[in-house]
Amino acid sequence: MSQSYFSPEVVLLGSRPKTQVYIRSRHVERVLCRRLDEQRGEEYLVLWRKRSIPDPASAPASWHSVNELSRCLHLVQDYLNSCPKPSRKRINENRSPEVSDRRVAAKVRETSSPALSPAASASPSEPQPGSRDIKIFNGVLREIGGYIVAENSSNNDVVLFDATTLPTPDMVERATRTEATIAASRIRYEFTQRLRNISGPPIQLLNTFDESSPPLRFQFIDKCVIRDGVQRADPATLLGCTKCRPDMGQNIGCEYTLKCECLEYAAVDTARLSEEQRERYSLIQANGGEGDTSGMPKRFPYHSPFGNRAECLVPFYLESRHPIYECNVNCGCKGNCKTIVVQKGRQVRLQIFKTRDRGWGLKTLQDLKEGQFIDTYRGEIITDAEATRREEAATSRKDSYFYSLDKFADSQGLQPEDLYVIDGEYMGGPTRFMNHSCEPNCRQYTVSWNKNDFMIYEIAFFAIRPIRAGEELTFDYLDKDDIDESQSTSKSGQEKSSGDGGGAASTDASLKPVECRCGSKKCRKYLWI
Ligand SMILES: C[S@@+](CC[C@H](N)C(=O)[O-])C[C@H]1O[C@@H](n2cnc3c(N)ncnc32)[C@H](O)[C@@H]1O
Repeated sequence: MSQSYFSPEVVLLGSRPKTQVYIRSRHVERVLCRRLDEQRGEEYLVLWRKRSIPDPASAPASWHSVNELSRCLHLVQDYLNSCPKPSRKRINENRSPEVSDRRVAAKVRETSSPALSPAASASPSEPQPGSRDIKIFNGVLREIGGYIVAENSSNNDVVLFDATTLPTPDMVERATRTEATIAASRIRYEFTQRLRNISGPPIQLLNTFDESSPPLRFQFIDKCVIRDGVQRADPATLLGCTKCRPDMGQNIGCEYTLKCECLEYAAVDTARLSEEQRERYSLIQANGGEGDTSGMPKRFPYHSPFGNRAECLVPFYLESRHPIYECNVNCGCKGNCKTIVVQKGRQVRLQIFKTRDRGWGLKTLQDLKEGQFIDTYRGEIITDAEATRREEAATSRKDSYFYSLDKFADSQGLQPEDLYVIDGEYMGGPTRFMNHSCEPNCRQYTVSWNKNDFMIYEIAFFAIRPIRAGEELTFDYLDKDDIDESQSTSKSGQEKSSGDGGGAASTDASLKPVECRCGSKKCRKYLWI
């Protein structure tokens, strides 16, 4: 029996190797089907990438165990997600064969690969006589004239079936009668292992509805990943405060100095203005917010209303949407400053859970105070052009994970095509699983520690009311809250930016409205509207 090797580790076809083989995703086009083999258990039919097959006459597909696929489980997950949901109730029902056949046919149309045969359209799509009982486990497959020749390894029977209908209707029909138990539990195990590696308090996974797990294609990251065409601000622009000191001590930190340059653009604290400052400030306001407010007392963003443990956003910032500025590594306070909250990262225990009708969602596992920081929205930072390209490349409507960094677009005169976008689909943090609500308990805020960078900053989520442990965390994807212009004036006029802009996800008007299932009394019925 012949064997083909890509590398000593990867066996494409042929008899069972004596050593364990691991299939690498770069060799796999996709996973086509599953079956429960009497001897080998749960197996998956792998369609090989053409370029990965050394001999063009080699088989385009072969069956493999979950173990052999452990390095490309995301491809198995893609296949499982593409399967019609095996509702146990329906399978037990006495369905008419007609219904069953339609389902199989549809599945075949979806999954058959024209790449298998140039004569795809001309080839018959019916299974060949005799193919119903085919067992190709552990066998050699060959493509000859649009057909796959499968030799059973045990008795060398040769059976022909149409390559253009791989998986055959028979395979698909059998697959609907098997459970993907081993694959589902391996995928879940793999995802929970990833959760363990996330820095910060533990994150749980809970699914009380089915066997599925969040996508393994998703990678947890601690920091945003900068992609091609995105320019980070020159490090020289990361200016720190110069007059503050690390030994200022409790209650005499940057917030009390009136000299902290990091608060230069923070909101003016009108209650603490001197007579002279009040007059100057009135003129600035009359000038549409344009003017120099340095030296004026500023509103410090955070406080610890319940002792030092939970640092919370003060009500002014919670309501006003004014950008929040934190000190940075170049600051004179050397981090001994209460402005540093978001930079410390998530301090909250969370759970990613399966919702009934909105995919995955995020819950808090602990009580949260009003104003408490939860986590940032992370992902790949891409250009607007790349975001458009990714949107257009999506073959069907799918969940949107785009977040436009447009907070300073108006104030800085930035054109939409100049703006950057965070794409949290394949990389990000747990907040990527946060769903929308028209009556949310969290809100997203612009947080920056480089006040000279108007293109890249953090999107940070804070609780906007006390939240009980076990509640789902939600925010409004269409974040249209008005800025309190009268209060949030600053030196550069940044307060005039368009709120937090388009907010999460897509602002593409061409997208069909997505029905909102937040269930709140104030529901606007559609997302992004
Ligand atoms: C950023 S993702 C949120 C996580 C998502 N549920 C998941 O499973 O990955 C945004 C997508 O979640 C779904 N979604 C979020 N909130 C929803 C809501 N209130 N009603 C319906 N679908 C919602 C929509 O499909 C939306 O495109």
